[in-house]
Amino acid sequence: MTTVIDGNAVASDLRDRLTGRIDDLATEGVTPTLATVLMSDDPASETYVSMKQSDCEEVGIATRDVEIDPDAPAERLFDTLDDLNSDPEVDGVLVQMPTPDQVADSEVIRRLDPMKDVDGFHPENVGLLVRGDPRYKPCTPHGVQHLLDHAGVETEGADVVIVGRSNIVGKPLANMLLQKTAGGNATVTVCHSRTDDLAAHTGRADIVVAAAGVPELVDGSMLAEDSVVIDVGVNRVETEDGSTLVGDVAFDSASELASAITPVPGGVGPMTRAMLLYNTVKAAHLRRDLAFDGL
Ligand SMILES: Nc1nc(=O)c2c([nH]1)NC[C@@H]1CN(c3ccc(C(=O)N[C@@H](CCC(=O)O)C(=O)O)cc3)C=[N+]21
Repeated sequence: MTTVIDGNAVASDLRDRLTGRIDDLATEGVTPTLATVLMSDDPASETYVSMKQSDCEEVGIATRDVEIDPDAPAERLFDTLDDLNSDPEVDGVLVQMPTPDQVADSEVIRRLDPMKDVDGFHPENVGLLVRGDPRYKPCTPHGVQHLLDHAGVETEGADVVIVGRSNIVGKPLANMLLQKTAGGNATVTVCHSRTDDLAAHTGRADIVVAAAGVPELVDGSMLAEDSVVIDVGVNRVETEDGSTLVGDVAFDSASELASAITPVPGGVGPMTRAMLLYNTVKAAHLRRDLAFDGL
């Protein structure tokens, strides 16, 4: 039997527990606040930002909604970040990626106050994570780790193959799964577009995480029986009547072999958004020297 891991349900459970922590903060007169910064007119980016805003509203996180003309000079965005950095009420800042060509992502990330970097992309936060002392775990890898834990999948000693080496998923997730902590202690292989024989790697993995951004790259023929398959892909693919969301895993063939698998949509995506809320609540604690031991 294949278990389909319900990311919406796990995310909803996480939001409920976060609401409790936010209520506790309210008794101290604190309302966690997230600023979203959108410098794009891409409809998908607009949709994602509005989903993040409504998630915040649901759990009681206040929001600032900043929109910048995508044709504006990079300085406009940097000035905005300086303002948000120095605003004592703002706990977290999310700059929706990708930013326009005239804005270098790496400069954006470094401009942000690391204490407000709820994406966990700032070099200081990346360094802390790699050192095994994470401040803000990046939202998607954190969501993957939480889903594995929730599904009762043991990572200790497991052979994990990650397909994809991005700074937002593959690289941080590999580091997290390596750590000498719960949810870690795995043997991690990171594959990518130049890997010689991808199927040879995925085919001997206990856990496969597909995060390459290639629709249906991983199918059943590339998997070992009873492996756990986590699909991080969110590829919008055009169809005859509009468009549809497709993962990096061919779900039907993969689910014939997998013991557990995440769907797209309804798998990792909702968890990514829930972890943004988690990091914002954590930021509200850390910035006030309040203890936050997780949920
Ligand atoms: N600074 C920054 N931080 C991000 O975390 C970030 C970003 N930029 N840029 C774009 C990517 C993409 N991303 C997603 C989050 C949730 C879903 C999600 O909730 N997906 C739903 C479906 C949504 C739909 O129907 O379109 C699901 O999979 O069930 C998808 C994609 C966050 N990103």
